[in-house]
Amino acid sequence: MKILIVYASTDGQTRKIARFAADHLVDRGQTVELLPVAEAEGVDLARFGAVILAGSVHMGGFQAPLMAFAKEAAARLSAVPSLFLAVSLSAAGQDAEDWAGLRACVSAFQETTGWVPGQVEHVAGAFRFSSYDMIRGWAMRWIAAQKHQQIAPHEDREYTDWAALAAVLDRFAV
Ligand SMILES: Cc1cc2nc3c(=O)[nH]c(=O)nc-3n(C[C@H](O)[C@H](O)[C@H](O)COP(=O)(O)O)c2cc1C
Repeated sequence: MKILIVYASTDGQTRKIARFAADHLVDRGQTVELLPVAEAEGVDLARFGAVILAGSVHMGGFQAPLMAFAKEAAARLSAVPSLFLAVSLSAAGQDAEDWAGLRACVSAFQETTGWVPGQVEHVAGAFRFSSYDMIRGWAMRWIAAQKHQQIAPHEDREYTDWAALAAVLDRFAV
């Protein structure tokens, strides 16, 4: 089966997750095409037997280019097995309100694009202070403090559970 992975990443963690997914699936004998969403326009979706989209939550929403791609391709995406990897920091915790927010983000994504993924997986992302400008760094340190996370000023902190992600991919690409 040939699998298309399209991703949007603002600070790099979703790119790392998408690359991990591609490598993992290739190691298990799948054929994979990995595209950043900026390069996915016009891709012939009929060539693929399954599709994975990955995007990250920023200020309560997913990247606009990923939404545009999903909207444009919604009919074809809905016709094959599909997986949406929704990357966020809320998914790293157990806060019920945060999780309700995540579910609302995914619902809004589905309503706006018209694509209903066969499977949605919430994946914990990362603090990437090395990628943030001053204002984003300040904002993220404030969020870390609100969540009682001890973060050194310029230290990146990854919450992604790679083994759990591998298990999701194994179940998806059987
Ligand atoms: C400016 C900004 C806003 C964010 N907003 C949210 C949010 O609303 N909810 C959430 O769970 N995570 C939020 N995050 C955390 C990101 O989803 C997380 O850092 C993720 O790993 C980013 O993926 P990326 O590196 O691929 O962009 C935010 C991060 C930044 C930098």
